Amino acid sequence: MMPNTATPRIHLGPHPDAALMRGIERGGGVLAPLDDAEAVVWAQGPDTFPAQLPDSVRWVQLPSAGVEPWISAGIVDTERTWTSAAGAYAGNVAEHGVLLLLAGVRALTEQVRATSWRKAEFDPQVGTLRGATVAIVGCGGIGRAMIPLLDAFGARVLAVTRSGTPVPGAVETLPFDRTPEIWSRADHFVIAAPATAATAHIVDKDALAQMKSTAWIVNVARGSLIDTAGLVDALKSGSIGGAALDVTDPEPLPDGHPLWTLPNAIITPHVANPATGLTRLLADHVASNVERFAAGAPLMAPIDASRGY
Ligand SMILES: NC(=O)c1ccc[n+]([C@@H]2O[C@H](COP(=O)([O-])OP(=O)(O)OC[C@H]3O[C@@H](n4cnc5c(N)ncnc54)[C@H](O)[C@@H]3O)[C@@H](O)[C@H]2O)c1
Repeated sequence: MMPNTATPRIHLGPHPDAALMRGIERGGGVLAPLDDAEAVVWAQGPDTFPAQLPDSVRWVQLPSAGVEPWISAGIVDTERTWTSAAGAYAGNVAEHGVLLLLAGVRALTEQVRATSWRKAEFDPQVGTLRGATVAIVGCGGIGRAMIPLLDAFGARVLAVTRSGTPVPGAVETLPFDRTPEIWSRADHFVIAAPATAATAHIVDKDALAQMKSTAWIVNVARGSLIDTAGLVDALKSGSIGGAALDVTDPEPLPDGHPLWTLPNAIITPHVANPATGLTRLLADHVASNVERFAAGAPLMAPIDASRGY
């Protein structure tokens, strides 16, 4: 990236936010109106985004890690650099992902709902992560943050990334086109890849059919990565152990949907990265990127609309 002014002029929209203002200042930037801005930090979804940006805007920072609505709305152009918040919320989401996996593997859901002492029934259902192989599909910021947590429980990580470049701490890293190999190899699965054309229904009926009958699937990415109808069938038949989903398709998951009542399904309503504290995490990401922008250095989490994230 070309060197920019030492004190970049940043438009923060659509509303002022104290944490983000401090993040911009920490990165060495100053707040500016849109028509005088070199960069935009946007803190809301695409619906309220300005229809036109002035030519002076050379970089836009979006607030979410998943940017598929921005790409499908045609907002991400090739005139300027766009960055997402990929990685910014990784610690939070990783913590939630491990919680969901443990809750599934240790058969927590039914036990905490029980209103009588059903030890003989529950005891044989309790599994362990110790010695298990957990495949992380899309082992980026979230997946990498999960590796030391899973390691602490004695689990091994089999990573899948787009390129297959080895992920530190994973026993093996496979490129995207070798994903089919993992379904029969791993004991459990964490889905943490972006929602793109390449990842839509990456967990389909075929994948589900190859999984072990004790396998749990955790989805902390986006609902579109799993074929929901196929998953419901697999959960009903017991061909897999269960699914713990922070994201669903459709989302919000409608009242009365089978996933709400299946005993081997756990649903959390997209809270892996809760609103509380979100702007503080985004502000750290913004501060680093403003500093990099001022120095003309490569920005973190650049979006490539052609690859879909
Ligand atoms: N549940 C939540 O609250 C929440 C919060 C943050 C992010 N997310 C979702 O999680 C996704 C990942 O977030 P992140 O911060 O880890 O992003 P990231 O960009 O750091 O990581 C994405 C990873 O996916 C891999 N990948 C890309 N295409 C792939 C493919 N076709 N097959 C396999 N792997 C592929 C990349 O190589 C990378 O390792 C986001 O896109 C977002 O949709 C959800």
